[in-house]
Amino acid sequence: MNKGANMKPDCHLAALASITPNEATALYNSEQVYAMEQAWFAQGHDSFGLMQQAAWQMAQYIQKANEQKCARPSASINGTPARRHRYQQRASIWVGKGNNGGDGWLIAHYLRRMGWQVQVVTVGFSKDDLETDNSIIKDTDINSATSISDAERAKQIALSKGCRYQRFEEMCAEWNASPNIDADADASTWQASGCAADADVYIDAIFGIGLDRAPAGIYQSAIYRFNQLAKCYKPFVISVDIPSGLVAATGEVFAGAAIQADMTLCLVARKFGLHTKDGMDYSGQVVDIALIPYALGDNALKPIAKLVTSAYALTPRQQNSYKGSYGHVLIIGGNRVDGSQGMGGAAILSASSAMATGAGKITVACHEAFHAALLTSLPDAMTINLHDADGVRQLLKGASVIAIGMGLGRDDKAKKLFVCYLKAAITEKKPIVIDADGLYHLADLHKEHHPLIAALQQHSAHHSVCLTPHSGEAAKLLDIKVSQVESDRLAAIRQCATDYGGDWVLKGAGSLVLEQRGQQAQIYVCATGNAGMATAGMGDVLSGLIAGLLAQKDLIRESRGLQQAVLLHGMAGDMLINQTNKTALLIGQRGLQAQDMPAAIRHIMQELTVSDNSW
Ligand SMILES: NC(=O)C1=CN([C@@H]2O[C@H](COP(=O)(O)OP(=O)(O)OC[C@H]3O[C@@H](n4cnc5c(N)ncnc54)[C@H](OP(=O)(O)O)[C@@H]3O)[C@@H](O)[C@H]2O)[C@@H](O)CC1
Ligand SMILES: Nc1ncnc2c1ncn2[C@@H]1O[C@H](COP(=O)(O)OP(=O)(O)O)[C@@H](O)[C@H]1O
Repeated sequence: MNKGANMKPDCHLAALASITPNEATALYNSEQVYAMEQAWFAQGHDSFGLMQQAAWQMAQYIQKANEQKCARPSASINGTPARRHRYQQRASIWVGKGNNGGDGWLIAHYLRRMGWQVQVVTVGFSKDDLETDNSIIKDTDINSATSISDAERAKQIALSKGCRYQRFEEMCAEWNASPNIDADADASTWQASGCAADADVYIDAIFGIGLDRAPAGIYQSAIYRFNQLAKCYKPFVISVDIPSGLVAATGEVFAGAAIQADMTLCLVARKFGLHTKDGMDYSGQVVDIALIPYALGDNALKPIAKLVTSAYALTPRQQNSYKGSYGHVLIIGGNRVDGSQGMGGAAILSASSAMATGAGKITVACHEAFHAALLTSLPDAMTINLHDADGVRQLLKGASVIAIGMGLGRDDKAKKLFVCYLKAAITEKKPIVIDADGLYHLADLHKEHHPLIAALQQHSAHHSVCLTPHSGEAAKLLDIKVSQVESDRLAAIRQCATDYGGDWVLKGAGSLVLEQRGQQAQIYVCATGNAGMATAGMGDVLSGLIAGLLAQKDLIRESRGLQQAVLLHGMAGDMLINQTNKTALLIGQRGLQAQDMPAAIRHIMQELTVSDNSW
């Protein structure tokens, strides 16, 4: 798993190097891509011409990528060890029956013309399907035949030129292997048979954006076998348009049945699903094959999301400033229910992270039992008893931003505190960050039709309100199952914003961020962050980071936004695992702890600070 992981380290480096943000990449779903193609055809362009153009560009790219790999004997592309250059480059191209398969047939045809040894593996084709159609072949201008589909035409071109193929179904029989899936089956019998073969490049053209259900039967089997063989032979694995099995609109893979690519050659427009959820593990490096000018003119489709890879520059501080210039963050959390150990660490991590962003002052309203621990690890923070409602409300009046919920507890007493402090924050017109147990209480209030929900919505129209659920918390907020959130995270984050108002993060691999802009909501996919961050306390760090940035009014508005906070959080996590990181902070994915993050956040903040002061 995770061969390419969307080229995380490079992405991180790019982010650091580019302190003026690159234009965010627009992301689309399948329907939008089909609409772009239709608009193009409506202008008189030919659909088969587009397929030929796509396949020709891909064949050239594949040739170039493989040559580069062979030119660096000890190097690797996306972690795949390089292989020595052979006298004849070999490709195994797996094709399905749709247009994605059509692309595959034409790539086979073009690679053969470039001198490659090509083996096509067909999936779902009957023997009759693979008969050459003489009526078509007789037509010397095969491109002008109009009664057949583009995919059929592509297949006939490849077959008529003598392209070798094997039916996957027959391969299964030949290898005495069941087409039904045994995920643990040893691939050595397949390997030993020498049929589907050792090749320098494996190309996946089984399904493209037309996948509309979980692959089953022979299709599921082919996907598993493809991955197994790729594991044996270690070819460079390239997916055409999108890894087969990955859903373009959601980034979901059904039951692990998707091709694990080292590289995806993305056609027409960037697909949303390549960059979030399972897409992170299956797509590898994503390369755009530009085909049509989809983003030009008045008819440009609004992307469903934008991919954020680089951060805004942070302005240096003015010399003539003091701690009050950089805001006061009030963290409310870290409770201890009688008889339990409590969750003081959540508030401490959050405070420590807010401080690492450069916030001027931090006060933590937590259970008194944690004050000593807090001051030991963070002597720069101030403390107040979480249960001193009058004291906290008084303090809240002077705070620049409040972050509430981290380790607050879920009992009735905690809920009363939440209601009390949220009300006060709204009355005092404060920016608010709500996380963890705060979200749990918010969900309850929503169910009860509590007036605080409407008040929060109104408040969010004029003041920053950031809500930061993971999928479990989002499910509770929407009163649906976690699996429903997971199957369409985009829909879930939109629904959260509709029901509660405010700006949202839906945390996880390829975190989604929704920022309200007047009547419009903009959704971002965050390209930073890694699986090392899947440890307790990372969310607390994020809430502190968001609050810390919001508090610092000297920073430009864009660099204090939620999308930037999520980006910096991921950048800090990536820096800690990046093998090229030359600082003393390098840790690695396993064992990365939330408490490691503040040092990395400080480092990132410094890297992003533009300064023309030189000694
Ligand atoms: N001219 C153009 O527009 C260009 C298009 N281009 C290329 O076309 C690709 C999109 O092509 P596409 O629409 O034919 O979809 P694709 O994914 O190849 O096949 C889907 C077919 O498979 C089937 N099916 C679906 N799910 C299934 C399942 N789970 N299990 C089994 N079967 C399943 C379903 O058929 P059904 O069985 O439902 O009848 C459906 O018909 C795109 O990704 C790009 O590569 C480029 O060449 C640029 C120019
Ligand atoms: N696989 C991953 N890839 C990228 N980011 C991740 C991954 N796993 C976790 N994270 C990030 O780490 C943080 C975890 O937050 P959360 O689950 O709320 O932790 P906690 O509640 O323990 O503080 C989120 O910001 C999330 O996006």
